[in-house]
Amino acid sequence: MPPKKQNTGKKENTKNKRQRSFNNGSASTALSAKKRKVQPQQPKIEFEDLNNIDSWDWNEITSDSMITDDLGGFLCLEEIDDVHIEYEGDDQNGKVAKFKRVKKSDRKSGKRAEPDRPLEVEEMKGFYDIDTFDEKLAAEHKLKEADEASEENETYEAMDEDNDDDGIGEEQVKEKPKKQASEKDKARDKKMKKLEQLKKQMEKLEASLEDEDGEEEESEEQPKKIKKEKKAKKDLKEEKEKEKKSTRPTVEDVDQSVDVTAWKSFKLVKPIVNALKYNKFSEPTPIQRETLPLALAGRNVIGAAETGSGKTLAFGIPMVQYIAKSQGKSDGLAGLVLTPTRELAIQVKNHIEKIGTFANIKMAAIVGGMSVQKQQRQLRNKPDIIVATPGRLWEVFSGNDTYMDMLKDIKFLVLDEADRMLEKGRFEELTNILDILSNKKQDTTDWPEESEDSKTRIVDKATGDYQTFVFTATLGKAIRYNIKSRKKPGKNAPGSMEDLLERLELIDRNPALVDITPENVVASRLVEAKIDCLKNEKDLYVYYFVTRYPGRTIVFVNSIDALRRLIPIFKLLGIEVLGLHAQMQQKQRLKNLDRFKANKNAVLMASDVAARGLDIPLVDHVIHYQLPRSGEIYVHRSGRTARANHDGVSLLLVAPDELKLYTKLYKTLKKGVQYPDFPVDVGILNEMKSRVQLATEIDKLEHQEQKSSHDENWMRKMAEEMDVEFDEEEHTKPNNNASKVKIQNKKAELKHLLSQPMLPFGVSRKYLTGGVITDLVDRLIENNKDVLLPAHAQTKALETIAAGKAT
Ligand SMILES: Nc1ncnc2c1ncn2[C@@H]1O[C@H](COP(=O)(O)OP(=O)(O)OP(=O)(O)O)[C@@H](O)[C@H]1O
Repeated sequence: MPPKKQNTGKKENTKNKRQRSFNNGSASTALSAKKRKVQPQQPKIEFEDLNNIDSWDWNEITSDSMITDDLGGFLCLEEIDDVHIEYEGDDQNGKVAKFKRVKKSDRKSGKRAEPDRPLEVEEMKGFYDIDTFDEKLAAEHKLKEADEASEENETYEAMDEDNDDDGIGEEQVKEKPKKQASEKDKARDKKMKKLEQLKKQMEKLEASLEDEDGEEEESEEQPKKIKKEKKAKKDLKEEKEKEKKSTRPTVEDVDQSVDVTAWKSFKLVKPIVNALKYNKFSEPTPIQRETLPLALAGRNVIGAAETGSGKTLAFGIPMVQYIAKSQGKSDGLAGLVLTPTRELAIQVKNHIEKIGTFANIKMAAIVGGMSVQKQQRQLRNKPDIIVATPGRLWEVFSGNDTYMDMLKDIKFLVLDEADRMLEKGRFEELTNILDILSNKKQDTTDWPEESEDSKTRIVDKATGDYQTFVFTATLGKAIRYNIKSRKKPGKNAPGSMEDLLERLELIDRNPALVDITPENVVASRLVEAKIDCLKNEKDLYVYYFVTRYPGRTIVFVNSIDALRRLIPIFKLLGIEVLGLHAQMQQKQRLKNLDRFKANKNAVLMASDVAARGLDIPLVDHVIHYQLPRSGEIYVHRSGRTARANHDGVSLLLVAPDELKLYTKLYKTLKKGVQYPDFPVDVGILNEMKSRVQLATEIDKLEHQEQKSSHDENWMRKMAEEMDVEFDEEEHTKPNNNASKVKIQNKKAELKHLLSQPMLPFGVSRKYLTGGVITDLVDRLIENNKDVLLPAHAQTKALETIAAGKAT
């Protein structure tokens, strides 16, 4: 029996929609005679009030005739809320449909049919809103969805914060065709809306199901399944904690014979001394030696030291010392560290965690690109120190009184890479945070007269005041001077370092200033050189360098577009290449960093998002594929190598159109002395040319191929969405297969080329013993036969620069 009232047909049944022809991406209502499917005539049925469809009275029915695909929907019954349809039979032979309604009384008693598939967010909302809300089903469903959504959230957040920590030049990427951008925007808006809803639901779910300590009262009525889920989650959490604890070193793991007497004068607590021994930090670095006595005595410190000089512990140790000493007395948040980038925040957190491991310091990183829920959980765990990027901290904290209250307890505020905090876009959120903190400061309207006392002002934490540490690698001369001659509050230029100090409410007119940046600012063990080349030769030179001098190498590029082009080419060339830029998902960024750290010959192609602060152990080389736009960026990029008493090479690739920039660079940073030329073996370079050319060609072909199949897929999808037919003949490119074959052939050719070892210029493959290199055979035997340059001495780039000739 059909429903007693009838349909206007406004809710057009999908299968009853007309097939429209689809041509050149636009829909036309004209039917293509050839392809038109003859549709059965549907009876025109009139309904009085479509909106009220769910309230209509109707009886359960079983269709008395077979339903086939062509017949389409069955009088819209499946569109009425709570109608459950069961089919018998199959599509080919026809099926019988039963339209069942679950009675209200049944639904109330929890017998409502369970959704037989994951529900869309909109549907879910409806599902929960109706009067028949089934708590058990909803909770189970939400639990499942919450885990998936957590993953999805990370994607969204990473996308959302694309530009929060990125370097110069990446704006170039924004110059996408408008049409494409608006398509993307729409999809993104839709996704964000969807995720926003999911986020809210997850927050509710967390609040209701995941009591932080697992001490929530368990009611008898609580369905067993939920209890089970909760228990499973709790067990997992405990297991994770246990695992974490078991990987944590214990005092027994400490080699007590490590001599750390050089740290003695700082009177560090035992857990820190143990951590120093465990990490084999036998003596403080110069910046640590200079700042620790001041910071441990309670002074506000502004510290500047070259990259990789150990600044993190210069501010980390005083915080850990304070927390270790006051353990048990207070469980509030003791330290807040603000950094400009997410990676740096995570690194700083790990670094402090290392030194605080025996003092059981609890740390939290509040950064973009990670699940907000996870971070909220960390906050509920009452961390001793939070390391955060200002944007995410503000997002999580603002509007939440509990979190805001946490800030009231802080005893230390650290700004790491402080100069970058002054950049546009970050400064606002930073100012907001500082405003909150300033409420707990003493009245600062009085600018204290300079007195002997104020010269060595000690922060009295008992009064609620906190110590401020400001650290940077590039404290320019002008800034140094201005800090000394800081003007009264309100008189400093907005966005300047002095302005920042004013905002920090640093009433301390004489913060301890420790500046040990060397005159030429770059790390002392860094060796620098340049290669003059044409713009289109840069790929070749990078390939030459990373092949000739294997080692952990970072290639800095100014735009993400350039990165996207380079990475596949180098992959084709068989190089272990990884990408890092701000438009990548955070998870992927961290994964690539880990892979880079794990492989001593990996190449990281990065935008300036990686230029600052990242402490990757033992980076051998930094290549500036494009010249950095300022001396400061050069210093930070180059600072990724030659860290912690290791050597490193920084190589500039200078194209003719970069000469002006280059001149500025050496005039500022090298006092007018040019960077030495990096000696290149032209013989090998020429051999490498054909490989790079072939890889570039393959990449181009693959790009074209992808583009055309993307276009085809897009049209196919649009046709599907608009319910029109896709013209296979017209839109499927006949030469698709030919181009695939061409790519395959070229790949085979490249594979063959790459399998050929490159021999020095003048050496015949046939008569190895007859060439100019007398010990060639010995070298070939000694060197790994799989390497590309088996006959070349395995010199280091440093040695080549020192020798002044390609060796
Ligand atoms: N006293 C020490 N002895 C030996 N190694 C140390 C010592 N202190 C720190 N290090 C190591 O030196 C490396 C660099 O330290 P850190 O990241 O703090 O440098 P940084 O000055 O902050 O650099 P950047 O300006 O690039 O951020 C780290 O790997 C750290 O473990």
